[in-house]
Amino acid sequence: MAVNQSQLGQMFEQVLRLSNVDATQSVAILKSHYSDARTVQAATDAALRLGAKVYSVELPAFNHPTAMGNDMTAYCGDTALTGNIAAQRALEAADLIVDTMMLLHSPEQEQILKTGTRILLAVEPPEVLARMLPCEEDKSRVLAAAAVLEKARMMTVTSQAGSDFRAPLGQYPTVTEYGFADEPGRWDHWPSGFLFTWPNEDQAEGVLVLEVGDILLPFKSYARERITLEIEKGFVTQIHGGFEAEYLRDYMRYFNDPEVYGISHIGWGLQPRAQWTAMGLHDKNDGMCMDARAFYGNFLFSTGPNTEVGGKRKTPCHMDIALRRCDIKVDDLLVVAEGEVVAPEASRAR
Ligand SMILES: O=c1ccc(O)c[nH]1
Ligand SMILES: [Fe+2]
Repeated sequence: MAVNQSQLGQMFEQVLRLSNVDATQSVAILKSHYSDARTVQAATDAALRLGAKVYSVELPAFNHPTAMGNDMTAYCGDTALTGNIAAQRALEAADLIVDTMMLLHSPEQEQILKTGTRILLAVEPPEVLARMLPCEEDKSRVLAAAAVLEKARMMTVTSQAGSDFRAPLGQYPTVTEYGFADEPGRWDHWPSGFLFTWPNEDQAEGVLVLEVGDILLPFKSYARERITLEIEKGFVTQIHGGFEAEYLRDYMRYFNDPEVYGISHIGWGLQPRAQWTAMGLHDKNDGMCMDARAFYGNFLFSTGPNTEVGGKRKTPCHMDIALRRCDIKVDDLLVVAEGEVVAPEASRAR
């Protein structure tokens, strides 16, 4: 199926309105040659219809010679903006940036946000954007869960498959993603609908078992056999299993950087319109597969960089791994039971 340009424009108008775009605002459309032209046009037209002053910043694409695949989340840190001070100043001048080229996990993104500029990332295919069009209810559900997570001192994750993981919390903030950038200095991602934080440095411990069907990004693969990760002092120390484990080990070893094994953001999915099955219906180059990150009741954990919250790991290798059917506890509150969101009540989809 395909979204027509008029529908896409109307959706952007709704999301930019939720992002507080109006005639008092300036909106920068950040793009590169690989941006989706339909998205760039729809964002531009919608911002103009809302009365904003609109401009584009086009950056020549950046490729790191060791990066593999086309998923922009695979290789983090350096981007087309790195070192381009003039372009960064032009972007910092905006009230809102619609990012259609991907600054995520870059130090420059944090520098821009610190000036009060808002950033909305939109790089998924228009049809995925349409299926997960953000609404106020997404925000209220995610914020209800964040109210619990930001006070927590411990996250524990267990599962029938054998996961038994503990992450002391408190050193790092809670991050929410609900699909629109409505507060000064806020970054958000359309589509999304989940929340996360980071374990205290060097303190995550235990075992995470990827069961058949769990998702590995940026591989965009469903695990077809179990992979067992042993975690000690915040780092993955062993990766056990068959072919899938060997593939993961080989991929991470390729970066020749011990920091790739650090545990990065950890949290859970709250988007009922995201589907575990969706990745199987898309080509690997269609987008970054936000369905996998956001599907309702997942446990999403990641490895690698944590610079975006002032952490010391600026490693380029970033794995996002989504597990089904876990029990997730935040301090003593069970928030997800075998992959079903159970608390807080206000975070549950109607
Ligand atoms: O929305 C996102 C996308 C990727 C990621 O690593 C975090 N959040
Ligand atoms: Fe991630």
